[in-house]
Amino acid sequence: MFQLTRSVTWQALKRLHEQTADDQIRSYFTADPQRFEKMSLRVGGLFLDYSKHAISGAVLDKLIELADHSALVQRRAQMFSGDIINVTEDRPVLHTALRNQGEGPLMVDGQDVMPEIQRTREQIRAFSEAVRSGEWKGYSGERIKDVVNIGIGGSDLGPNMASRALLKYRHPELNFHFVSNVDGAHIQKVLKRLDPATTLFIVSTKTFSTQETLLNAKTARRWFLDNAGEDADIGAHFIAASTNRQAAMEFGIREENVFEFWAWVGGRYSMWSSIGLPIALSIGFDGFMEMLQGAYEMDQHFLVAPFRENMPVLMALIGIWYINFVGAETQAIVPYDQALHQLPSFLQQLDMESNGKSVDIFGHPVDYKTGPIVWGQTGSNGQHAFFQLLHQGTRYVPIDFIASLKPEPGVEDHHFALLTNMLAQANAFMEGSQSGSRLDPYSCPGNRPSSVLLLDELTPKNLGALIALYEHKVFVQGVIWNINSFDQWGVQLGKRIAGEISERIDEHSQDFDASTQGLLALVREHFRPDSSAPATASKVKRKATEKTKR
Ligand SMILES: O=P(O)(O)OC[C@H]1O[C@](O)(CO)[C@@H](O)[C@@H]1O
Repeated sequence: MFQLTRSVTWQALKRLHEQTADDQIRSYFTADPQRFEKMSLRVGGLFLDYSKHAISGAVLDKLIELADHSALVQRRAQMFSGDIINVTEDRPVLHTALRNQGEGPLMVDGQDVMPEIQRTREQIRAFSEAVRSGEWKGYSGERIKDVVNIGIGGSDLGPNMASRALLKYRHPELNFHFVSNVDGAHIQKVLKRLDPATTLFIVSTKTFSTQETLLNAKTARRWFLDNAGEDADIGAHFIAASTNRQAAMEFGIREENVFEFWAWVGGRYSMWSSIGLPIALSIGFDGFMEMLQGAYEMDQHFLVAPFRENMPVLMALIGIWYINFVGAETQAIVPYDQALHQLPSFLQQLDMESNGKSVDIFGHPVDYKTGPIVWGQTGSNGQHAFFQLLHQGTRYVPIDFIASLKPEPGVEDHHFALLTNMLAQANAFMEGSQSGSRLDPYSCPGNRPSSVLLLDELTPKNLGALIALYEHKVFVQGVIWNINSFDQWGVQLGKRIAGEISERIDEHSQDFDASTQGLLALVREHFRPDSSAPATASKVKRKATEKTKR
């Protein structure tokens, strides 16, 4: 059986790490004045500089060889053609079909899926235009002013991140809100500011069974009925994006207002589907299609570019070098763009839920590290928070800097400062401070790696390309590690146990560990035994007093 870590290429990479561990990144530039030109590339409106990495020419050659010897060509073709590559869930993985602009058919289970995709796109177009034009009316005849997306994980992070990133394209008379947390404070805070007569709720949930989303949706419906309309009016104010049409209709959503998508769209890959409705409502259907077009162009690049000139493949290989050979545990994402402030959270789910796996596709434990801890926040804020540790701490953290070049009118000076700060940081991480000895507390060692990813402008199209780039990066890493990037059994476990615990709130169950039972007993004191409804304030207070007395 093939064992990745025993392969000749893997072993050669290990040796190369030993040989180059003391190299200074800056010395690679001295040795090769063309390094920047050689280690940078453009795809559409995206430019990647990956020259400031601890990667010599020989290391890059071997990393490319690692990709060549992997199943990447085959698995990439399988993904795009709808083969079942999500083996544990027995599904194809076809988010690329959602942005497909090609003419040909795409067969899944002997059926061309493109006509249904086109139909749903058309439904999104008609609906978004009706809401944006004011033709869609609430129960009292007024137009919609506020849109609340209720969803969590992939049913929140993608549309949330993209709507915020593209805020400058937003319809001037529509406001967007995203409710995800099961903490009632989240929805209460949003509802407090809204008028039910002019609010539209999108219940975004692939399964229509996620506890957080259902609870928030029920609270929203109760609020709507308490403050405004009747049952018959729900249809004008609640729509759904879901694969579970039946459950959505049982909730009270009109059949024609259930925006379909399919089991072969993974939650964290779903912003291209009807889960992207808030984006279409915000920036318009044409803008939504531009985003799909950008992603499609990145798909085409990923499909045809040789590995050495393939942006997602290169980013994946760079990550593999740090994770598997240098020993980095984390990957920082630092957008120097306030509009991209949700990008680190989005990429966190995309990467960690996809590649947070420790068995291969055959269920055998792997003997190498897989997905990194992905984290980050916007620059320049991060400079005044965690950059100190990155400069002088004991951890080794590769960084992706991301920015868009085109300044916003009226704040050009801010944009110039933003970009120069980013370039200064990338330079400082590599160069360090030259003065002083290694023991000098003032000196920064440098030799810390980073990529710089520049968007010509933060447009829907470039955002689409950026997200597709990271999706494919994660995919390539998953293929090389031979793991299934498309299931999430750990998350399912948490969902199941949450259900079990809440069902047994009134039982003195011995089924849980002693710590969970002890904590559950404390929780139980605040809830009526016959339901999960909270105890009255006085009862809670009395219990608390009794407890203090004991
Ligand atoms: O869209 P649903 O079915 O409500 O699930 C929400 C999220 O939960 C997960 O299953 C786990 O976080 C995600 O993959 C998904 O995006």
